[in-house]
Amino acid sequence: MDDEDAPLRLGHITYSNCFPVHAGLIDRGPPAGVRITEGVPSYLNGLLDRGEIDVAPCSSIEFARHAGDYRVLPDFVIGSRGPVRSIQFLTRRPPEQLDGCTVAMPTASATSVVLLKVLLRVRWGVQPEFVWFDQATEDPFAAGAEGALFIGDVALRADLFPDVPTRFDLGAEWMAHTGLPFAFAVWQAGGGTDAQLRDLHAALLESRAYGLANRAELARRYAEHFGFSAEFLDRYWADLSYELDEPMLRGLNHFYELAAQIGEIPSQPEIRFVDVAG
Ligand SMILES: C=C(O[C@@H]1C=C(C(=O)O)C=C[C@H]1O)C(=O)O
Repeated sequence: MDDEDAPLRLGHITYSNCFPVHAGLIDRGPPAGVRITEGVPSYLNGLLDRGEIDVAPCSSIEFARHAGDYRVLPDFVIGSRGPVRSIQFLTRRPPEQLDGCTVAMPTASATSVVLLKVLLRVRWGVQPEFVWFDQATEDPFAAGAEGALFIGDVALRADLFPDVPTRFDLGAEWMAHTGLPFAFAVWQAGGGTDAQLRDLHAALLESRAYGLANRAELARRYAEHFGFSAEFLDRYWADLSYELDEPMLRGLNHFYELAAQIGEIPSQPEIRFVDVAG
């Protein structure tokens, strides 16, 4: 993998939330020496774990599970500073009454699953039973769950189980509970040479700037691809956060602290970064 001529294998999340950072790479094509593989977050998490890709916007909780092997690429995040809209917890009863009930978790996710477990325990004081479901094909409520989590573009659908009365935006709940932003995904490197990662970092800065400068136009051109209106997509992208700044890092560290407290990760990891200064 440290072979000078081997391409850098970059993961891309198929959800619309990832597009603004990768906008330039997708819209104009990746730079020479970068090969893109796409999928849902848990698929990319698995590819990075198995060394089948070198770097990707993986679930932020994954870093804590591989802190000895991965490094975080500075500057980039898929995050929220309050409502995120695309991470929705739907429940048939008030969350404080979910003790011992079945809550279904989407196999596509890793971070939001832990975020919901944290909130259920520390904000709502309950310990449900958890089951997995495929949010692309399965109806967790028909299967008997009292609550279910949805992520990504599936969670943005206007017709998402309208008969389930109570729903929580987990970005908003996290902010209400901690006063902090939330980092759902960070770009994590498990492979690639230092030079490749430095070049990728520069390319991503440009790609994100292109996405920001052309947001409304890109929303028009990609609306049909994602299955939303241009106005909706533009607003959604405008409201998400793509900068891994100090408050976002405080939110991430606090999330790791709480995840460790409820036993989802062995301990709060120290975040190690790729050195992009050279
Ligand atoms: C904001 C989102 O964040 C996502 C949630 C992830 C997770 O729960 O593991 C991983 C990557 C992000 O795409 C979303 O999917 O809507």
